[in-house]
Amino acid sequence: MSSVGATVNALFGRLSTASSTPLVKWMLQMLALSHALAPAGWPAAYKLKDGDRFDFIVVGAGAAGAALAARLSEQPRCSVLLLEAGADPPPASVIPSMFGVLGHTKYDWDYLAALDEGTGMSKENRSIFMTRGKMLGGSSSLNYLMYSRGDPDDFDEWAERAPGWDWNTVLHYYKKLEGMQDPVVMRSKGAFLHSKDGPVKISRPKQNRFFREVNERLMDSLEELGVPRVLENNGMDRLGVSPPHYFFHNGRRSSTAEAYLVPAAKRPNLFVAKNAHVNRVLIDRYTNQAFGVEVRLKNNKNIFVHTNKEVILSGGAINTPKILMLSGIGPEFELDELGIDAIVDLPVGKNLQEHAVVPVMFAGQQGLQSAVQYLYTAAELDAFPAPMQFGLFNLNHSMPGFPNTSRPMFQFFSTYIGAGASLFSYVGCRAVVNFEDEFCTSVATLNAMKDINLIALILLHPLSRGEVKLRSSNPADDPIINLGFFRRKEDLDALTEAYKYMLGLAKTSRFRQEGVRVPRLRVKGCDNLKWGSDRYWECFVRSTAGSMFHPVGTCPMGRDGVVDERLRVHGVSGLRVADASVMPTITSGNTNAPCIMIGERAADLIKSDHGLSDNDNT
Ligand SMILES: Cc1cc2nc3c(=O)[nH]c(=O)nc-3n(C[C@H](O)[C@H](O)[C@H](O)COP(=O)(O)OP(=O)(O)OC[C@H]3O[C@@H](n4cnc5c(N)ncnc54)[C@H](O)[C@@H]3O)c2cc1C
Repeated sequence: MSSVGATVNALFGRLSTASSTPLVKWMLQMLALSHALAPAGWPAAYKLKDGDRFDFIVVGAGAAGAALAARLSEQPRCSVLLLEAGADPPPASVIPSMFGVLGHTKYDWDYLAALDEGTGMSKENRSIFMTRGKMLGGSSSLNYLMYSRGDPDDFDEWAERAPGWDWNTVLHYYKKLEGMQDPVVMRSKGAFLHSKDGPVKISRPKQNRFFREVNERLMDSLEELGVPRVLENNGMDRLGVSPPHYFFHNGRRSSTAEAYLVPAAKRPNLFVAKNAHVNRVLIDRYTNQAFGVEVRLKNNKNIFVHTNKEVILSGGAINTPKILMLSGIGPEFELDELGIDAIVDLPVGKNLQEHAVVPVMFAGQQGLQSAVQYLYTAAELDAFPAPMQFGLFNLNHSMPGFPNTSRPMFQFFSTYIGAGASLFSYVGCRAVVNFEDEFCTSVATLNAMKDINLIALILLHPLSRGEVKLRSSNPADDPIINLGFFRRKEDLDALTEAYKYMLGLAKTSRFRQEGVRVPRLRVKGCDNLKWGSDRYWECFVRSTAGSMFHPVGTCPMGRDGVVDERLRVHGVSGLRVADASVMPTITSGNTNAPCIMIGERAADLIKSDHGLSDNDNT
């Protein structure tokens, strides 16, 4: 960080601990803004030349890739090239409250994902926005900031297919990455699960009185429903509800660009090339050895860059399989059809997993007094700009078809939108989650006079699988993505069951006292069914299910997968994958922290394999 940034940071930290008088609060807002606008100290752009040669080439400076490249470059004996298709994050990425504005801009790959017939009827063109960050930090620079590491059982399940990814091993990396700034957590009995010293700063900022009251009211109601309060969802007792922890601190987003690349910016052996789009990996057809990459520069010129040791793909769960397939690694018959010579026949792009999310809505009090929320929201530049609760729960451990484990089966985010916010709810409904006009109009009409309690309900462990395929052999074409929601009926049954459970909130005492009810919305494909019947809610779930922006698993670890447990692509030497695509199964929560953890562990595996480790325990 620049010295201006560092000074502002120190001042900000001191003020944050001061009492929250209106003047101090106002000063904090102004500092947040100036802080975000101050020179960030992003690494300078390296001017890439045809024929350049490096020890390691990392493709994609995202959640995993930025962490990986920075850690590799700690070893001064090796040169590391980090290739990123985007450039520096804008101030709107740095300011926490502006997380929602970067979708559909040049900072987003702006993909669309398809759904099968019979699902997604309330989505415009039955498709789903698949936002992906395109800048230093990747999706960690535009995501919704929620910090969630997953359940220990998730990783023990990974380890059955990929030894060395069990909970005890990955916990080491979670602690290595984590800079937990919440003193309550660090004083709790679960403090041993955390670290305050890692580069990724995590906090749970104090909320204003209005947000606190909303939180308390909703958490009381959830408790009455049977979802207990817990201290945090990354601690010892994870099942329950709590205010979330966030990837920000002192008014700045803690993306991996901020946490890893800024501190490494001046290293002479780290070269960061921006606006550098990797088309394919160069592989020797006789030896199956990866020896470099083809890169398209901003001026549309293609050049070749070479490696002495390895290429590591960290382009994320959509773009990494695309690059592999363009390089001749993927399902042979699909590559044949596109005229690409297959080098290795692997199930690249299959096994796509995503968290399906459905909106559970309650219409609350009438009255414009809640307009006060917007005054507060406008002032929360340096924080999450809405009241928010984060929850994990199970209905029972043995839902038909699902493995019997104690890990959470469902997640939810619960928030509150005050009456009179029709414009905001309509625009969000259309532009962020791609609902069609009729559905959004019914939400906006409701919101004109009524408060809305909105619960985003998520199925954590789908059995269904989607896929990523090439549209053509042209690297400039978007891939074809199908999320495959509800291909397995068990997923639909489980999410519908959870939906009906959540509707029970309307019967809790606080909701009843305030006359909260379940509203009728215009839901395409379901209006012919009896409103409120089981068949209606099942249809509602099929029609409204969207994406949490958590695609994973398209190049999974495992013998029958795409990479081995050291992340090496089967059948090719000098080529690894390190990002969301290597997850064999999706984790119990948001996926940013697991991706950073993958980047951290990948760095140790690679250092160890090349004799570059200081302490080798990999
Ligand atoms: C809108 C949104 C909200 C989200 N909210 C949350 C949240 O609240 N909490 C949470 O934990 N997770 C959240 N996530 C998910 C989380 O951010 C991702 O799972 C995670 O960041 C993925 O990490 P990755 O390293 O696999 O890929 P990414 O972080 O997406 O990084 C991939 C990088 O590779 C670059 N790249 C891709 N292709 C090429 C190419 N051909 N050449 C060069 N560079 C390339 C990209 O530009 C990008 O920088 C959200 C995601 C989105 C999009």
